[in-house]
Amino acid sequence: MIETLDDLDVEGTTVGVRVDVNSPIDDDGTLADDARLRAHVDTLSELLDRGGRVAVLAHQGRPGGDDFVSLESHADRLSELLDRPVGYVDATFTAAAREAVSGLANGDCVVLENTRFYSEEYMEFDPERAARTHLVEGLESVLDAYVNDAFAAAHRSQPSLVGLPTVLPSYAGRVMESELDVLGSIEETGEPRVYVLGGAKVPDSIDVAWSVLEKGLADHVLTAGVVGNVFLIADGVDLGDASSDFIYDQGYWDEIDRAADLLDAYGDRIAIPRDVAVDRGDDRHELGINALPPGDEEAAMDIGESTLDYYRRILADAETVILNGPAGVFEDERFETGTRQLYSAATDIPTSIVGGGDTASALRRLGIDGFSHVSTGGGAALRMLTAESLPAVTALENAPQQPAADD
Ligand SMILES: Nc1ncnc2c1ncn2[C@@H]1O[C@H](COP(=O)(O)OP(=O)(O)O)[C@@H](O)[C@H]1O
Ligand SMILES: O=C(OP(=O)(O)O)[C@H](O)COP(=O)(O)O
Repeated sequence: MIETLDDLDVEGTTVGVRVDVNSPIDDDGTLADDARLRAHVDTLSELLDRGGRVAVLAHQGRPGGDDFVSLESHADRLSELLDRPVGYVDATFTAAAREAVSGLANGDCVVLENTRFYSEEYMEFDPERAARTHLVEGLESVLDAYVNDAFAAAHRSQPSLVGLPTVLPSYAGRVMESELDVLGSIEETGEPRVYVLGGAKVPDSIDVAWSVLEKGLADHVLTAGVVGNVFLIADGVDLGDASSDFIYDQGYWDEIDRAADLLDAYGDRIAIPRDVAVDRGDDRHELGINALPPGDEEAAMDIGESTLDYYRRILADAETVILNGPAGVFEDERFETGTRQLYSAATDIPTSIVGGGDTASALRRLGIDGFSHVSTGGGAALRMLTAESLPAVTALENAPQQPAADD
């Protein structure tokens, strides 16, 4: 049983709040998109309004990446979003960090430095071992409680996600709570249930497809994007050199065999594209499967109108739709049609659940809204949609309880 903010006696309590604000970063190293910060405003405001003393913990990027930067600009933006001063300290668990946390008064907030600046935070541990890392041992003495609101990172077994809840009374924040409510009860959503798998993370999508078909969760799986292209090749379609080379270069060639196995096992429930859109003479050009392969340089960048008609007919009967991954290269406006039309059709379905970082950014860019739930997580949401447990959620379930006031 996971406790929530409703169970936390907040006033005067120093709370370490793990959020996921891992965001696109501009060339000057500052925050380029505040969507993930906005998601946590309710949790942070509630804790501060209720008299909590809040130390924010988060990662940004991965070591070696251009987006592996300090959280200083995140703190500045958070201050604007929360409409109150938010401190920042360029340390996570050292004496300077502990001093900043110990100095908080009721209603104060400080952002600690990018947790991944410390090597242990980019490793995966079991919770007991994670509890003995420098980050956890450093912060444990200055925190009274831990709140995890970082659903998008909940599939990582890292110290700030599984170590802190092993040693502190722990609670789910409002983002975590709502994600678990929606994504944890997939089996209870209405049927027919349709999964739409697009985008470019082919191995993950094939894992999801296997799992939901095997468990009987999916009445139909509709494929699009690079995932759809892999299924077309698996079905014996010659997609041409450009798309084949792309799939090979991504290291996804073996996925074609897995897709073929899936078609053998569950072909009656898997829909594959009936046409594709290619870049011909700088224009979008749609080709039916019978007109393939395209020219040598012409990659399949989107699904075409005939596929959209076919998929819309399947969606028309659906009670629940779960979507991950754009249907095409939506960043190029010639190839945004598939994503725009498919996702728009999904908003008419009684329960519509969307997950994925690029998917969320496609929806913002195309101005499509009206879904029942847009998950803040990509990998984490996918893992939950196959009804698997997430390490950070398990750690919350096993966390020690807050001592009663008269203990
Ligand atoms: N046919 C295609 N060919 C190449 N890339 C594609 C195609 N369709 C979609 N994509 C790309 O897939 C990317 C997003 O996929 P992915 O990372 O799996 O989504 P998410 O982050 O939502 O899980 C986008 O950058 C998009 O351009
Ligand atoms: O952005 C994230 O995940 P996502 O790309 O699956 O949405 C999380 O912040 C996890 O980051 P990570 O994949 O570097 O551990």
